[in-house]
Amino acid sequence: APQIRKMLSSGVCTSAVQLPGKVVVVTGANTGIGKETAKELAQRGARVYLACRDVEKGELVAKEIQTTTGNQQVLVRKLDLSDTKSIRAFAKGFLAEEKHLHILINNAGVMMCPYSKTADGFEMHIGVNHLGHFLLTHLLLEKLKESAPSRIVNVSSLAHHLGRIHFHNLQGEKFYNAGLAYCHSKLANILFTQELARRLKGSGVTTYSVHPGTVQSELVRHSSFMRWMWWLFSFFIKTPQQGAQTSLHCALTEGLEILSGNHFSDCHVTWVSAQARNETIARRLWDVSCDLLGLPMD
Ligand SMILES: NC(=O)C1=CN([C@@H]2O[C@H](COP(=O)(O)OP(=O)(O)OC[C@H]3O[C@@H](n4cnc5c(N)ncnc54)[C@H](OP(=O)(O)O)[C@@H]3O)[C@@H](O)[C@H]2O)C=CC1
Ligand SMILES: CC1=C(/C=C/C(C)=C/C=C/C(C)=C/C=O)C(C)(C)CCC1
Repeated sequence: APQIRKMLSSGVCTSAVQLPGKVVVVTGANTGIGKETAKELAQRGARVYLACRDVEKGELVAKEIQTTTGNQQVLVRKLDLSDTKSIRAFAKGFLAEEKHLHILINNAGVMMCPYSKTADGFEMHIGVNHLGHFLLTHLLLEKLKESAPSRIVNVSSLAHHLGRIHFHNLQGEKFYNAGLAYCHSKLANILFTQELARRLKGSGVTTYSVHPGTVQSELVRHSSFMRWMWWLFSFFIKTPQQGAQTSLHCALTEGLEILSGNHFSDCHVTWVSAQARNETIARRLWDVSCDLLGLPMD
């Protein structure tokens, strides 16, 4: 089993880049892939903000990272991506206390939750996974530009292959399937990354989307079938530390700027679905997202 797991979990971030003086935000950093990503960035000397909806869980993890890495600059701030007020409050606080932002890792995510809505009435998957991160990125973009060279990593999924952007049913009100809702939101992550890359050309800010692999984590919490699958095959799927490698590769590896907008898996550029390469859909999703969030369509 360890050999098979090793085979299935290829892709290791080999960058030796150190991060003293650099500032990083990781969303959903209190567990799973986000926690391991934050730990490695702290190990390399960055000041790391754990942006978590549960501050108590975040504080426990911050202590653990401080102890294991010896880096005391690991800070927890409240961020609930299912509430635009919380996102705005996080951004306001961050912009007031930090002069720079060098790396933003949009990692948090929900999968297969029963039909529910965010505080602002968005369907939960599209609301948290796409719109929440879309708003957060917009609010932090000037800071990222001022701190260039800087990077944005959007954690998407192989599951985007099953995704479609149904503009007439973006909030799942006409029909809803929890599995597909997740896939749609992960497709939105890739479309956002590509459109963002086009708009940021020449700014010194680059962006990448990532499939972390199939990873042992709490993501399957809403589906007993998925929990059972993950348990049954637990010897073969990636550990969270292995799952963090592609996010780390995109955040750290030197010379990656030329690949801005690309999708990565196992630390390599990988192909995406035809939908995910459609510039018209990407532009329309951008405009619709701005409209829903009350952002100017620039
Ligand atoms: N695990 C896998 O096999 C795969 C994972 N991914 C992606 O990787 C990313 C990380 O997932 P993973 O580590 O596996 O899953 P986990 O469930 O272990 O971690 C998800 C994180 O997101 C946070 N989160 C959920 N909802 C919100 C919210 N409303 N506001 C703020 N934070 C929130 C969770 O916080 P809390 O603990 O409070 O719930 C948690 O910290 C996700 O984007 C996922 O889609 C992609 C492909 C495969
Ligand atoms: C079929 C199969 C597997 C593959 C599961 C996959 C490919 C899951 C993908 C999940 C994603 C992409 C989730 C989040 O985004 C396992 C569990 C390895 C074990 C062997 C049987």
